[in-house]
Amino acid sequence: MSENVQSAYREEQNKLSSVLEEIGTQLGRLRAIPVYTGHDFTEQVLEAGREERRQRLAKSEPEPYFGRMDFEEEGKSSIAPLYIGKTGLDGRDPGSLPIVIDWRAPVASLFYSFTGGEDRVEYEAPEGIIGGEVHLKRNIMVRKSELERVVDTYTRGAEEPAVSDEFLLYRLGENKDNRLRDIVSTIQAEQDKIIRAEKNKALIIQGVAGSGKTTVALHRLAFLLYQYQEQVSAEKMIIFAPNGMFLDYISGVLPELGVGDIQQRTFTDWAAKLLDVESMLANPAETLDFWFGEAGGAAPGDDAPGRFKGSDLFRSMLDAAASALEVSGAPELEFSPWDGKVMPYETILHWYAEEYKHYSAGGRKERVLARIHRWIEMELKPVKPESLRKEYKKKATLREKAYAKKWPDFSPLTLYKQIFGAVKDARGILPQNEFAAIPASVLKSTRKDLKEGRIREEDLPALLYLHQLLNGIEGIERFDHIVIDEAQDFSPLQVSVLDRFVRGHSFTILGDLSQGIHAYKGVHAWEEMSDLFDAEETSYHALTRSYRSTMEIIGFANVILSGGVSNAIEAVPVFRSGNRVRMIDFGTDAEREAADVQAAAKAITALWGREHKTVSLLTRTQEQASALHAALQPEFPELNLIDGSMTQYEGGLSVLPLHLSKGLEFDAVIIADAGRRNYGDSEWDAKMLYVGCTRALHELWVLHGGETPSFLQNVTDWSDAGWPET
Ligand SMILES: Nc1ncnc2c1ncn2[C@@H]1O[C@H](COP(=O)(O)OP(=O)(O)OP(=O)(O)O)[C@@H](O)[C@H]1O
Repeated sequence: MSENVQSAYREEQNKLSSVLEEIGTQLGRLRAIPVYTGHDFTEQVLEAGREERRQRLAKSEPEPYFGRMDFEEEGKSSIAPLYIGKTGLDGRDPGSLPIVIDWRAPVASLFYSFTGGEDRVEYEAPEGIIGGEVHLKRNIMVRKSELERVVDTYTRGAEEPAVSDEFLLYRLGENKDNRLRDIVSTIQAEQDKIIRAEKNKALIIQGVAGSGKTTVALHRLAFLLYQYQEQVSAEKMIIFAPNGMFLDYISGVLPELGVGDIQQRTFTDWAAKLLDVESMLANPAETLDFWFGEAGGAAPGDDAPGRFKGSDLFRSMLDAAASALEVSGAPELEFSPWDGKVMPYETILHWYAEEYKHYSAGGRKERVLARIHRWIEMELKPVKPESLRKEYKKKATLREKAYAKKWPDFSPLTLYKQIFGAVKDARGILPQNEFAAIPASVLKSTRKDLKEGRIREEDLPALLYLHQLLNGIEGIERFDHIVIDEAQDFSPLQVSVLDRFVRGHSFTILGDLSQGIHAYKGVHAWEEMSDLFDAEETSYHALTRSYRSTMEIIGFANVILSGGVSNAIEAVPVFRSGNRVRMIDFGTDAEREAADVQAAAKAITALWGREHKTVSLLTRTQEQASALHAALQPEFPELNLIDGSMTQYEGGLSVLPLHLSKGLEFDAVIIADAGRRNYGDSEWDAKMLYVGCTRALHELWVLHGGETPSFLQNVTDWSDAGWPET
């Protein structure tokens, strides 16, 4: 250890002792106050505040901060050492400077955005832009209240260059368990920009595999809650993610950041519940089996049901259908509650089309019928004698009911069924010519589904859209912010539906087009989404650096992209080197099925149980995963089989179809068979293998029976062929 390093270490040791002492004192004081359990409201609020501080202090004790930045603010003569932690620690006296600054505070942005140099720097504070000079940037690792590492990444005037990535590489080199983690100590400048971006915009983030999209989105939520605490609340934020297992995998990050109560759902769950159609929903696995069940199937086109039903063209058809229904809403009838008393059609139409025109069609119907009801009651009042009034009332009740039935029900499902011809448009009001462009196959399969009382995931956005058009969303609480993860699998219609449910277009939409393996329903270009917003309502960010995998793995994955996917953005790896990728041909003989299992077993033996905590075997289909699981389990009883219905991710050793691995990561990945029986040369096949390969942090082994698709034939810069020598 050099003298400088030693003295820095000593200095930080002393600082840590004093901070820990302060935490101990503050905690001791708070714990000495008896917990209030009475009914006085003010006392209850005070107690809640104390409890929150107790928890915060206890949480920060093992790791009170992770960084220090010495900043000389313009106009001030002193240099302030600012300590930055996951939570702030206030000084004991009111008005004193914070001892530790929350990572989300404006000044902490300097810690992330500063990458060296003697130039003036600035950050945006509520009181305006604040400028100054950085004198020191230091990473400090404290674990279990012990100082473990001190690394200076910048010292003003120092001759030696900074070692800016050392800390990051140290973190990236660690093995992963079954949970995504927070990255507060190593957030990179380009990620910080996204985290701190303004709230009322639809942020669209294209990030290569492993660029930290999911992680960044979760940190952004924590930031928004801190920065806009008066305007947003956690319960009114929602994360949409692809499946329950993925939600489980990411569920640890927010509590680590001190954030709770944010809703985490799949779009399907959320929409089906809102529409109350859960019981009609077909098992989503049917769709997955259809697209992924057949190995090497053809890539989907724009007439795939999901693509079509999420398109702008379909949206215009829905608009036309809803507006035809709305226009013809009031039945062309006068209403007569009893003989001799009439409410003319023209009056009813005037109410419906003019007076209530600002309400949705469903809302107007409700109001018109309520008004008619009130009118009947008024007209009944002067009727004498009593027996005649009773007779009129009875008649009026029956006629009122019959009249209400003449109105359309404005149910999105009924209209949807009419569009697809699954029920008759009895009044003949729908513009049938508008629907001529529905692809024949979509028309046929959807009509059959609807006739049999079944809807699919891909129908939900359209049904929700119709619901909004016909009934509005008054009374449904709007979100303060929506995160859409794996957004390349969302359709434009889904996003425009969600836009009505959020205040100020406040979205974080993140994804990677190169991982668009659900291309049968997702977008093919981000413009499909950004075009939904006015230019000033949206902003686009690209993340190209990949933090997950070693250079060798990223190099290998980039070959797949450049050979197999047009216009793909290649990932830039961080400088973390590991083993070369292994390409292992297990032959194409008649015993191939057996060889496949043997090869997988050999690869697992080589990788599992060593330093790796998570190892996964990725297959093309669910069926293959089940078959391999059955064959391998006697030898590896700890092997987990993962399927789409799971809501928990266990980690460890697993076998799963490649499409379910999306969003997850593993220390080591074994592609079970990348041979031609599973993958052709199509872009879709390349994307699938790209997703699979980029799940690996440290080791990637690609098994294949015989020849591979063409985009895997040029990988020798990054891989070795055959089994490693033992
Ligand atoms: N700044 C960082 N410091 C440390 N680790 C990071 C950083 N950014 C990302 N990572 C790590 O990189 C990995 C990938 O992150 P994440 O899963 O959020 O990426 P992603 O872009 O959503 O990936 P994908 O699209 O491939 O699923 C995680 O292990 C995460 O902890």
